[in-house]
Amino acid sequence: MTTGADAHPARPEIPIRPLDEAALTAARARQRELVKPAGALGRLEELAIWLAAATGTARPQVIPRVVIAAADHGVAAEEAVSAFPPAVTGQMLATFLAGQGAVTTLATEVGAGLVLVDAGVHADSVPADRTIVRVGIGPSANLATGPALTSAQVAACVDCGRELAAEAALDGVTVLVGGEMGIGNTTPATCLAAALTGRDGAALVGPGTGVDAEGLARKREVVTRALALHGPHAHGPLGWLRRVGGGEIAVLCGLALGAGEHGLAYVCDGVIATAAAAVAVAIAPDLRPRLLAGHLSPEPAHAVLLEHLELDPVLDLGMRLGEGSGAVTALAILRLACAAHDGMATFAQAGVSGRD
Ligand SMILES: O=C(O)c1ccc[n+]([C@@H]2O[C@H](COP(=O)([O-])O)[C@@H](O)[C@H]2O)c1
Ligand SMILES: Cc1cc2nc[nH]c2cc1C
Repeated sequence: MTTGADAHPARPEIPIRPLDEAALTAARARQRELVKPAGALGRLEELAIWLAAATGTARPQVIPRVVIAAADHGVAAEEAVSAFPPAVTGQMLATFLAGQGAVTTLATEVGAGLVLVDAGVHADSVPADRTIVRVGIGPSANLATGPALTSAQVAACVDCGRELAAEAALDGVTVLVGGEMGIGNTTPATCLAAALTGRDGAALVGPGTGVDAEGLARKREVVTRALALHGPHAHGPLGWLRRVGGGEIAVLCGLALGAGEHGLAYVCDGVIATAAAAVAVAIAPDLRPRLLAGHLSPEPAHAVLLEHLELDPVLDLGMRLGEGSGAVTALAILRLACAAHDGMATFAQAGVSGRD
C-alpha cells in the first residue's frame, strides 16, 4: 500500500486568545494580600492565578465540561496491540451513558457535564443513543501498513472538537477536559509522541491496558514499523495526525484548539489526550499557556510529552485509565484552589498583622 504525500498545509491559521495580562496581575496581587504567608498555599496559588489568566477574570470559577471522544483502531484489530478486544470501546460508551464508568462517577462528583463523541467506533458495537455526537466516520485504518485516517476524516474530527469548544464557551463553561476511549489507542499516541519529540518510538512503548511481555514486544515492533513507514512522507503535525493518529485523538486536538480560540482553560488527561494536545500545540504554539496537565500516567510516552510541552502534572496517583479520569480528578484540586483564592480574607479584612 502506498502512503502518499501529505497534501494539506501543515499549519492552518487558528487564532488563539492570549492569556489576560490584567487578570493575571490582579490575581497575583490578590494572592499577595490573602491572609497567609506569601506562597504558603504552594501550587494552589499558581493554579488559581493560571485560571484567572486563562479565563480573563481575577477571581475565576471552575465551570467544567468533559468531552469524551471514542474511536476504534485498525491497528488494534490487525496487530493485537491491546490486552482487550475492540468491542470494549463501544461497550464502555454504553457504560458511560449509564453513568457507571469511572469518569462518569468522578465527573458527577466535581459537577462536570459530559459530552460523548463517536469518532469512529465500530458500527456493530456503538450504542444508538441520540445524545452521542457523531463525527460520521468509521474506525481508523491500520497505521502499521498505511495512513490511519484520510485528510477529510482528520478535518471532520478537528472541526467537531473545535465546534464542541465553541458550544462550551457559549454555555458559560470555563474549563474543558478532553477524555478518550479507544482500545489500541496507546499505540497511535506513542507514535505521535515519538514523531513530535524526536524520541525513539520503541523506548516510549508501555503496557497500555496491560499487555504481557510478548504483547509489549509486538507493540514495540509495530511502533517502529509505523514510524519507519511514515517518517519519510510525513509533513507537519497534521500529517502525523493523519498517518498515525485516530479519530478520538483528532477530535481532542480540535477541542484543545477550540479552547484556545474561545478563551477557555484546558486540562490534559493521560498519554492519549496529551498526545492530542501536543499535536494542537504544534499547530498553534500560542495554545500552550492555556493547558494544564491534570496528572501523570505511568505510560513512558506521557512523561516525555509533558516534558516536551513544559507542563508539570498536578497529580501523580498512578492512574492509567484514560477517559479523562485523571484530569477530572485534578478538577477537584483546581476547584479548591479557586475556593481559597476567592473566599479567603485579606490581611486587612481579617485584622491580622502583616510582615514586619
Ligand atoms: O490515559 C492514559 O495514560 C492511558 C494509559 C493506558 C490505557 N489507557 C486507556 O486504555 C485504552 C488504550 O489502551 P490499549 O492497551 O488498548 O492501547 C484506551 O481506552 C485508553 O483510554 C489510557
Ligand atoms: C474496561 C476498560 C475501560 C477503559 N476505560 C478507558 N480505557 C479502558 C479500557 C478498558 C479495557
